[in-house]
Amino acid sequence: MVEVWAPPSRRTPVDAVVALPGSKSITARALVLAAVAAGPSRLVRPLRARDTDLMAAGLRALGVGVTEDGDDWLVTPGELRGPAEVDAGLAGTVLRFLPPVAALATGPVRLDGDPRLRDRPNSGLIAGLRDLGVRVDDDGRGRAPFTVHGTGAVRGGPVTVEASESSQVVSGLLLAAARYDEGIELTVAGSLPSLPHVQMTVRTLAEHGVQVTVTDGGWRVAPGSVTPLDRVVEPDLSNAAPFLGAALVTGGRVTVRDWPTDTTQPGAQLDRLLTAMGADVVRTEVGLQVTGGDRIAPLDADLGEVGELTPVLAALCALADGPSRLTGIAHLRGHETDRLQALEEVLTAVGARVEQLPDGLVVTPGPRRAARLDSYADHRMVHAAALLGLAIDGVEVSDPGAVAKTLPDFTERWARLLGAAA
Ligand SMILES: O=C(O)C1=C[C@@H](OP(=O)(O)O)[C@@H](O)[C@H](O)C1
Ligand SMILES: C=C(OP(=O)(O)O)C(=O)O
Repeated sequence: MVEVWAPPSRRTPVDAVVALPGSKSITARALVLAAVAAGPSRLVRPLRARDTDLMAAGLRALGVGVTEDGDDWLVTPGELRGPAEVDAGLAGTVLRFLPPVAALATGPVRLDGDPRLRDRPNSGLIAGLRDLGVRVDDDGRGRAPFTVHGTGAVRGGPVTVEASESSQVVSGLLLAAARYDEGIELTVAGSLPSLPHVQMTVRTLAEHGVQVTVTDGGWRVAPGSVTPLDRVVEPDLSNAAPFLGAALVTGGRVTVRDWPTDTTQPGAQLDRLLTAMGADVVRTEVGLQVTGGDRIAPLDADLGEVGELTPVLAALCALADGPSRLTGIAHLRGHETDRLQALEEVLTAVGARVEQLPDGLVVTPGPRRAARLDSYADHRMVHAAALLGLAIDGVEVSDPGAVAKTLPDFTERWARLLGAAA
């Protein structure tokens, strides 16, 4: 991958049909549940990217068999064991989903990852594990590296968790809980972002035969065995966002193939959000078709449920014909980078005016100008830069290889979208 990428600019309408690889979030859950199931499972069309490869490697380190069969993954549960080292890279899913599994292993499991991973918050997860009877050694700040001292069994039971910094705390505990002696009765203290992702967790558990019920303050998972399952992974709808956004920026038409009709992916809300920005959105026999008009309308939206869509939507806001207000996303400061800060820097560099709110951004478009942007090691900041580059000549982005996190061939796919050579 080049060190600096100059995304192509384009004034004429795109007209393309795009097929995308599997969902990162569904692949992660499917791997974890298959790993703690009562027999082997098959994943068809799993996402193969850095985050999901790290999840597979982490599970292997704990004694689980994850092997390739063509493009499928075969997952064969084994006795979970330490000592082990897990490299979470920059993956929140690995960082928050594997410690509750590691608690079931016999021996210590140490988690660490990229330098930025060490800034990502886990206090709620670590406190929750401790309340469930698990010993965890950390630096006292809830940051990686930390070590989970598995003893082969976890008591489980009632627990109240603070998850305002990441819904993955809740998902991680729910995913492993059927294997805890008492299951779990999880109460959420305070706010919870990314609710669709927790609903995805609940649905994936139910698909594996786990009994999950909604309670007044959270969820209860009954103790019991996890049924193995062969599953086809849906396309990643959050990674569809930049491609669909290209329809708005160029006044063109983009269809994403195989758009699921019933999904818990937050990307399903692109339908509503892009419509609010002036696009015409319809389902066709092929998938979801988005057609842009001659302007992009500003957006006033609470993105708390769909935080991972923010970089792409904020880039569209910088190209809209009025000021936008995006709220409910304070937790983005703990994502791959502080996304509110990164978006302020990037959008300001290309000419917008940006005000950071405690929980969001106000983006006011301004005279556009060329700029060299940083990726901040964040895949979705590269997606945002690609959209800005469509409309603004002279946009460049350094370290575009950050896209490897969830869509390693993003720049080639982008070139194909535009009908250009990579
Ligand atoms: O559970 C998941 O698969 C995810 C949950 C969300 O995390 P946060 O709640 O930390 O935003 C989301 O942003 C992330 O990309 C994936
Ligand atoms: C926030 C994200 O990732 P992670 O799973 O690492 O939290 C993301 O993909 O936008």
